[in-house]
Amino acid sequence: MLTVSGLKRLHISVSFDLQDGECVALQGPSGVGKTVLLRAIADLDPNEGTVRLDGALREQMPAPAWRKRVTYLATEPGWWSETVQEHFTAWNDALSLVKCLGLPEDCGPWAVQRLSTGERQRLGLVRALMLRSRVLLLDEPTSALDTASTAAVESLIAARIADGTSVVWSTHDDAQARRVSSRIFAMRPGGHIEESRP
Ligand SMILES: Nc1ncnc2c1ncn2[C@@H]1O[C@H](COP(=O)(O)OP(=O)(O)OP(=O)(O)O)[C@@H](O)[C@H]1O
Repeated sequence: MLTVSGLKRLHISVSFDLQDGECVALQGPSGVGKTVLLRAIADLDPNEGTVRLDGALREQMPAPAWRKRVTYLATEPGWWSETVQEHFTAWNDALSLVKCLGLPEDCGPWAVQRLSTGERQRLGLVRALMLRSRVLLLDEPTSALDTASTAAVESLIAARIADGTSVVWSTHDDAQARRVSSRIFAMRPGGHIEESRP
């Protein structure tokens, strides 16, 4: 279980628990602070408060180890090498996910530069899924995708949730929030969240 207690970053002040195998949708107007919150949970920016995974404080482990367990996926994931496959430690192991998301199997040697926005978004998700994280913090993971690709992403994440992965899924799509989550966190301009059922 992920326990977030008194997490503060900029104007954000949030507490919640996330059970294993639970998906919460994070909603709220543009600029309200959804990305700020997700990045703070992953400890990517300075923040205050207590965050635990199964009771273990995140301070008890090195930041990279925490981020491997509690993984933030940006809307537009970053790339640092020339080709797609250079971003994977085991590209061949990623191929089933690549196919699942409707990407061509031979895209490994492709230059990242030639990828479309939606291809980059799906490959960024494959990278995150390869980590087998306990918690996925997904920041509008289907914002650049068509209906079929969105459905593929939702079904892949649903399988991970069924396997016990916990997810916070930021989305502007109300219908998607209702489809994927068992609770909805609406972020308010004051930086707190109000919980409801989909
Ligand atoms: N390092 C920072 N210093 C000061 N303000 C920041 C910083 N990072 C983000 N902000 C501000 O915090 C606010 C919330 O930004 P955030 O990216 O979390 O919004 P969001 O809810 O994810 O929006 P969107 O739906 O458009 O992605 C914005 O006004 C942004 O400018």
